[in-house]
Amino acid sequence: MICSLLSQAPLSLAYYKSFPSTYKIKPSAPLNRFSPGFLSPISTPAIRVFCSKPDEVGSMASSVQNQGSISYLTQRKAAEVDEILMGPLGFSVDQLMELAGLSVATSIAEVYKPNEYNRVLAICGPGNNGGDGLVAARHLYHFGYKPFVCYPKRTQKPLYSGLVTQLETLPIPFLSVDELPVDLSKDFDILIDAMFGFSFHGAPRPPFDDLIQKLVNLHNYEQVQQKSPVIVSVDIPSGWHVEKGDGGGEGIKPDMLKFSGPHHFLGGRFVPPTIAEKYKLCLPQYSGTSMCVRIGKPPQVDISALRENYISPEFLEEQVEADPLDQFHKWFDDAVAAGLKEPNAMALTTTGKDGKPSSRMVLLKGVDKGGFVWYTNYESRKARELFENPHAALLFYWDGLNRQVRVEGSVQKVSDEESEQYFHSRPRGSQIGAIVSKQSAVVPGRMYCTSNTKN
Ligand SMILES: NC(=O)C1=CN([C@@H]2O[C@H](COP(=O)(O)OP(=O)(O)OC[C@H]3O[C@@H](n4cnc5c(N)ncnc54)[C@H](OP(=O)(O)O)[C@@H]3O)[C@@H](O)[C@H]2O)[C@@H](O)CC1
Ligand SMILES: Cc1cc2nc3c(=O)[nH]c(=O)nc-3n(C[C@H](O)[C@H](O)[C@H](O)COP(=O)(O)O)c2cc1C
Ligand SMILES: Cc1ncc(COP(=O)(O)O)c(C=O)c1O
Ligand SMILES: [K+]
Repeated sequence: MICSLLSQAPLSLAYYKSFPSTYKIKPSAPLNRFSPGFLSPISTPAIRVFCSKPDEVGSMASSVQNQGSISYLTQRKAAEVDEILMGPLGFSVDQLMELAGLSVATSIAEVYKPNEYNRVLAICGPGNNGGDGLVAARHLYHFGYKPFVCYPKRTQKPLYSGLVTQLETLPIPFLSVDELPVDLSKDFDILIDAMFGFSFHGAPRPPFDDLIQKLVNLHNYEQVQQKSPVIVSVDIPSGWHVEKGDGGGEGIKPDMLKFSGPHHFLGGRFVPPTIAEKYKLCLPQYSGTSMCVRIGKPPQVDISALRENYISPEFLEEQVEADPLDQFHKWFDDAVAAGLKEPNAMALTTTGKDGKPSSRMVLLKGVDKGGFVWYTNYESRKARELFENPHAALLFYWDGLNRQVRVEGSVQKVSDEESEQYFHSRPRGSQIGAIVSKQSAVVPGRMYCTSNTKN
């Protein structure tokens, strides 16, 4: 259920009614230009990443360069990078493994939600790739998944026995190879292939030969089954030649970390500039606080199949504040406490005299009994429409909380003093931007700017 608060004069709560109707909006203007007020949409060119050699596989330290193509590190160079990181650059293997395992877990959580893909089997090999799998299993447990671990060749080093102890105390069950079902598709939703990374060589030895075969076989089961588990390969698909890839085409076909497939993530947001320079790594832009970044083709999605299962605590009419503004404050505080990004972002819809509505995002800068306050340019399109028709609707949507607030009402300008005060509270760059950019106007090019407007 989405909880929905509709504030009008008087403010009231709105309930959903469900009836069979669909609408289609035909954009009346071509959707081919950036909206002028969007937060620096093109200040830094996005790195376009695509794979120039789809049959090849790079290590986790693969780099992005040559205007958008991926370049690869050889097996020797990847190992060399490890040695430098863990030698003169002072990193410990524990540290790098923790970062790698956390990146794997967060990438999985980004794509496969725990309410749909809950049962995870991490198949871990004897080396550091296996260690990445052990760390990922621990994080996934805390993210709400139910992980199992198959770790048939345990390495007797304190790092690994520590990781095993951490998992056992959660508790995460360890399964022997014999305990695994022949067909993994029924018991697991996600299979983490953390058997081998860049130090793999030759043909896989037992018991990993059979384990790899179990993952390969999944594609045969897939034909008779509707849903089969997804395979997430850490660093490289185990069994693939580290530099030549899946030569015979008979290896594991992972769903994540697969060049031709939909989900390929690159970690490495810790690589110091000295390494990046030495190996000519042109690292991608990581966003926010993410340790890894999606690269390659964006996933193809069936829009009609996108669906969330909204699970919210019960919300009864008697729990609703008598004054919708009080309810708004409560929910706003919840949105802030939940750590949502820009909880004050709201869609503002205006309609000019032509009766055609237009919406855009603005930031709420204050709210009290007098109304909801935002700031904008008095010469913008929305300002013109509000001049023609001083009525507007606001919409807040707090993803994660499954709540929206709808506000409808009449609009007035705040006082000049209040406007001035807000303007002077803004960072210098925003002030300059507001002065030189003519909001809502098409900019003929990057070389042009005007100086006749002011927010
Ligand atoms: N770069 C980074 O930033 C970071 C890298 N990290 C991770 O480390 C990974 C590299 O780790 P790694 O060097 O320990 O090697 P890995 O591939 O796990 O396996 C070696 C083991 O497999 C065995 N083995 C080999 N071939 C075999 C075969 N045919 N059949 C059977 N066994 C075989 C081999 O045994 P051996 O042949 O030596 O007897 C040895 O025991 C890397 O891919 C990444 O995931 C992160 O943890 C930290 C940050
Ligand atoms: C998250 C977000 C917040 C925004 N906040 C504001 C704002 O507070 N004031 C504003 O004038 N524009 C803001 N913008 C830009 C507007 O969405 C819009 O592009 C711009 O105001 C021009 O709109 P108009 O041509 O319909 O008048 C924001 C954009 C985004 C994506
Ligand atoms: C055009 C414009 N004006 C105003 C704002 C509000 O920004 P600030 O919080 O810097 O005042 C934004 C934010 O995105 C904006 O894009
Ligand atoms: K692997």
